[in-house]
Amino acid sequence: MTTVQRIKEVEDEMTKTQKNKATSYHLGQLKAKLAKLRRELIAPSSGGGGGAGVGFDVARTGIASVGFVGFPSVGKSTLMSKLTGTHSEVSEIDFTTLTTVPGTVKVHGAPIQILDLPGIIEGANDGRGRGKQVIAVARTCNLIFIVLDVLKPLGDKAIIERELEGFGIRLNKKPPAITCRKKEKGGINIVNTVPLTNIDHDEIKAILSEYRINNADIAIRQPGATADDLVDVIEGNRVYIPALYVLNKIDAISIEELDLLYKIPYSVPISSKEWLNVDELIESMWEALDLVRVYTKPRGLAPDYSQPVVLRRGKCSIEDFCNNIHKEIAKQMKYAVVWGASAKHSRGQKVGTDHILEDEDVVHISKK
Ligand SMILES: Nc1nc2c(ncn2[C@@H]2O[C@H](COP(=O)(O)OP(=O)(O)OP(=O)(O)O)[C@@H](O)[C@H]2O)c(=O)[nH]1
Ligand SMILES: [K+]
Ligand SMILES: [Mg+2]
Repeated sequence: MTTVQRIKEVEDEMTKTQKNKATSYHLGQLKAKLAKLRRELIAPSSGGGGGAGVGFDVARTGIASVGFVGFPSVGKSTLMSKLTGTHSEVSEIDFTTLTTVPGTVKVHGAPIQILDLPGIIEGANDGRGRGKQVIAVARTCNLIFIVLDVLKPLGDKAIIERELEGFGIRLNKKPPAITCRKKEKGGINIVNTVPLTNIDHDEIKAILSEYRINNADIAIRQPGATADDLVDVIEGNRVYIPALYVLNKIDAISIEELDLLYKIPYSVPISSKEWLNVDELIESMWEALDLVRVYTKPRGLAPDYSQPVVLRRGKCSIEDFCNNIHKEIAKQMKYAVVWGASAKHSRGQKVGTDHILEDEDVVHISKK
């Protein structure tokens, strides 16, 4: 039996099994089994390869990258070409784009790399079409645009989500607040600081046993934690990426239909062909990327607002700021003065290299 057939078998078994106290253990086992089978599918050893193929992995430029994922002919290349000014072939024929096509768009002074990708189809991560390579590129992006054609069934959204999830990508989600600390002995010890509403001890034990973990401290701080969350923590190779649903081709629908589309979370309805509502999409993209712009202020001069140093959230200390300008600056720095949201007071705060900056802060570096 192939891995895909075994996955199907486990999934069928899960659908047949009603969730209740008596079946918890069995369901836990099935969920862990499923995750292990999916891992086989992602791993390069399964044939077909899990990494990005030749021509799919492009040089990364800019401060962050946005990957376009969607079914064929939803308008990915139309959007990317117009957004970046880079040519990417457009046609009404499916699978026009055959490889990654990179372009750049500047938003609020920050160069953002846009990756137009080939269309994917259902079953992509089982190796159908170029889906695996496409999703492998998406896994490395800072933001994913899931592009949908509003004239096609909305069920396509769930299909794309499933394909990405099957590849270990978690969309618009934080890593679960669960820890699993393995020990030499002492058995399984479960501590929860929140009530366990979606998982019980039987399910936890079944999952751990499936992974041959016999001694461990499990701490659950995640409200509503599920068996899948625990499996994700144990598997460990998950990536948590923000996503926006780009609902394209709204030029072809009525206002009433458009109102319904606005109810979908994380979505932005646009028309790439007629260039409708693209400003909102760019603003949503900027917010989702969560970048930090920092302006430099030379001694005695006004801050330079024309060229911000753009940093990523989580990597935006004074040290990161210095390294972004020049390797040596952090070493030469005596202290820095910061104005803006991260500063304690408006007249400027004297700080050291580990101070964390906020978007639109102004910084002066005083050298030794
Ligand atoms: N009505 C309408 N048609 C659009 C829009 N955007 C793209 N199209 C049309 O949709 C078709 C497919 O566009 P592409 O940009 O090639 O789509 P794609 O998603 O890149 O397709 P693949 O590369 O084959 O996956 C073309 O005929 C476009 O002119 C839009 O906003 N409105
Ligand atoms: K096309
Ligand atoms: Mg295309």
